[in-house]
Amino acid sequence: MRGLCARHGCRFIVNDDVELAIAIEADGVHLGRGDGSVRRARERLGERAIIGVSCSGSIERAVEAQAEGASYVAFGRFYPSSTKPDAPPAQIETLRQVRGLIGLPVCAIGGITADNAAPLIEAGADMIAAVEGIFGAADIRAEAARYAALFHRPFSAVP
Ligand SMILES: Cc1ncc(COP(=O)(O)OP(=O)(O)O)c(N)n1
Ligand SMILES: Cc1nc(C(=O)O)sc1CCOP(=O)(O)O
Repeated sequence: MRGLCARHGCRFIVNDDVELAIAIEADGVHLGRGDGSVRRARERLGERAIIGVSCSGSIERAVEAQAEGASYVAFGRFYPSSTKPDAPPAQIETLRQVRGLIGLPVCAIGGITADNAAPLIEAGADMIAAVEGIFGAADIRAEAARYAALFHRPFSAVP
């Protein structure tokens, strides 16, 4: 996977596992609540690594994650998700509020399709994470391009 991503100019982020990310020289790691300390991950991975942090609907968690060395924060779920049906709901207004409080890129996740993503981007999401909306499509490449076209400004999660 790492080689495939590198050949196509994609960042490769490992979910949950800092030591695995180090072992395979991934570009970074994504951490949820039970996945260990963000500060410790930054210490282990170094200053250039991308560290994403799930914040559910908590602005406080995002502020804390930024202080501990996160590269981006993620909020969700914004719409019902068949991939993660038990994910607690987050509010679109939270995206607006967090913009004034932190300087990190913000990712939105949960039930997001190319047809319902626009209000989230308008509210301040810099990135959209999607599973079903892309991999459930008949033409995955075309669907990914529809998401990409929703963004009219460049962004980077690289510190
Ligand atoms: C943006 C984003 N969100 C969540 C994940 C990982 O999903 P999961 O491990 O199920 O969720 P959390 O434990 O992080 O809440 C991801 N890779 N990217
Ligand atoms: C992995 C994950 N985390 C979520 C959260 O709300 O934190 S929702 C989710 C599933 C995302 O898949 P889909 O795009 O199919 O809904």
